[in-house]
Amino acid sequence: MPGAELGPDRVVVTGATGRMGEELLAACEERGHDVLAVSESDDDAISGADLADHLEPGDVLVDFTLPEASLGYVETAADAGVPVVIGTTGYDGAGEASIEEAAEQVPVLRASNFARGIQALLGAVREAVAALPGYDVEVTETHHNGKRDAPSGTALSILDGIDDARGDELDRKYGREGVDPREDGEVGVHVRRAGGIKGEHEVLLAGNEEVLTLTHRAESRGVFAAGALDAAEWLAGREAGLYAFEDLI
Ligand SMILES: NC(=O)C1=CN([C@@H]2O[C@H](COP(=O)(O)OP(=O)(O)OC[C@H]3O[C@@H](n4cnc5c(N)ncnc54)[C@H](O)[C@@H]3O)[C@@H](O)[C@H]2O)C=CC1
Ligand SMILES: O=C(O)C1=N[C@H](C(=O)O)C[C@H](O)C1
Repeated sequence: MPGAELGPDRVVVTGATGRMGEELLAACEERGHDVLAVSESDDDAISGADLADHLEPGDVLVDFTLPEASLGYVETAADAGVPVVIGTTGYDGAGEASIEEAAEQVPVLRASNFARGIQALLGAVREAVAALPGYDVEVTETHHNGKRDAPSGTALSILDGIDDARGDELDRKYGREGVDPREDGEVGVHVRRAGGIKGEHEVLLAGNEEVLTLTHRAESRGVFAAGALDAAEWLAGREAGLYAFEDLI
């Protein structure tokens, strides 16, 4: 756990009754962190409306909610001088701008995916794309049937990395139907929602009579919670600014 000795006095968990909120609470208990749970659906937690009255120096807020809730929590934390770890995905442009504004006040660390394996995948994809110019690229993400946003934040991070490695922007083609052959400059983006799948991401590169497939599969949400808490422990005490998960791994 990088920075554990400098870690927060308390972890503020928003969306505490959510899939990730519950994982974060369990991980905080395992690591011995004091916790403040924030939820609108748990009488044992505080409501977001009361958050400003409860934040204290030494807190770090960890947010895995939904954009419409997240931005309020982030603003409240920033106004209170509390660092923020953001795992929530699915923001629009205005939401992205709000996060950047908060990072002018406090340290903000944001990642679409806190699994360390995804950070390795992102690096491998960049290397593969650079090594295989002209190969067709397809990105597929698969998640549980309750996921609202599509494509996943992780898939968007992968796509941004592909563009960066190529030095140009591919046209993101979300599925195909009817007479619809592949055109130059496209990257296929495919989204699947089924069962309780925790998160799978596949990048396929095809050309020159060969296919390279790079895949990551999260087998538990605990992997995301562990990475987010590593980030919270690392972020405590840092200067204001916008940080990324790769800054600490
Ligand atoms: N960065 C990462 O490593 C990961 C990111 N995520 C992202 O985290 C977010 C949450 O995912 P899940 O925990 O599966 O969702 P969830 O639906 O299980 O939990 C969302 C939580 O937010 C709360 N919430 C939603 N709208 C609210 C509102 N308007 N006001 C107050 N609270 C509100 C809900 O009560 C719930 O506790 C999603 O954006 C997902 O993509 C999920 C897993 C890993
Ligand atoms: O909603 C989820 O579950 C996940 N969302 C994140 C994303 O949108 O990339 C990360 C992870 O894949 C799980």
